[in-house]
Amino acid sequence: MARTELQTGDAPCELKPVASDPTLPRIVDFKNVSKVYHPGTRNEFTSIRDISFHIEDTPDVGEFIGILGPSGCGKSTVLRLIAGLAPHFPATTGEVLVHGQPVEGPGPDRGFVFQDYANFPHRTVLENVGFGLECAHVPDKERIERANEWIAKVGLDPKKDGGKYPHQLSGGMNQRVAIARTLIMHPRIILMDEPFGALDPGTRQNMQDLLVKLWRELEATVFFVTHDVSEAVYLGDRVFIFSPSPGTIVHQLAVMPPDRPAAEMQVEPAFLSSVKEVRRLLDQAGKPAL
Ligand SMILES: Nc1ncnc2c1ncn2[C@@H]1O[C@H](COP(=O)(O)OP(=O)(O)OP(=O)(O)O)[C@@H](O)[C@H]1O
Repeated sequence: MARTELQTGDAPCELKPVASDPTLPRIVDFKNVSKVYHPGTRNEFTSIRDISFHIEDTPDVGEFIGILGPSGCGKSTVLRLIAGLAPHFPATTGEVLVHGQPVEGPGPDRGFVFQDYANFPHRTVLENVGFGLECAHVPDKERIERANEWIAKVGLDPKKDGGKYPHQLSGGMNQRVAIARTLIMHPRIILMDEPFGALDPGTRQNMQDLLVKLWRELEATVFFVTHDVSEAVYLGDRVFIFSPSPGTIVHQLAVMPPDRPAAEMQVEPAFLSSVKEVRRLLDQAGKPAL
């Protein structure tokens, strides 16, 4: 991995290289992972190359990892390898471990939130949110109670919104449903692939605040792919910066945790200075070596 060169701007810059604690168990561990599509054919394509990183399983607090990089560098590939979702899964070479065990496919310990919501169109909000519990054969009364609780947790009204269908909801409301549908199952690892990419800036900041609140409550480890540098710096404890394809991680940075509302913190000089620095490192990562 390239050396992390940090520069300070006008205001104090709050970026640090990531420190690791070897005594803690690892919740996610990538060991020299590469993914090659159509190997041995003229369409052979290496999407990620030799990626190694690990995230510690910190007691009572999950880490939030923001992932930045140019289009097509393999960000989704990394998420889907953790989730065990084909065709990105399995890796061509290397090892992907979750809780110290090789990933063998999808599992309830890992929840995925996509950009396009992926709510079931013919199910109501209540039925969408309760879907995982239904699959787990949770009795009706408990399922409805827990689904209503999660509808409220994501800022929707169980009475007013519970009976609506996805086509009757705005983009932000649909993404709230998708988040509730995933988090109701209490996954230890939450994988989010540009979940707020289609939302307007105001809705996006509200969703960022909501996510921080739910993440703190669930104490889960979150991997969050975004093209928005401010979003990654605001939400992340740690930010990964990828090189262009074939993707590698060129920087891992520790950033300030989100301890104030998005609209407040994202205009502060120290925050803006960190964003400027991450943008510089991202631009630098995208340039070919001299
Ligand atoms: N099934 C596949 N067969 C061949 N190539 C693939 C396949 N799936 C993905 N790729 C390629 O792998 C590369 C990495 O894809 P990936 O979706 O992980 O990138 P990304 O960084 O998430 O991109 P974006 O930011 O545009 O969403 C891309 O060039 C993509 O075209």
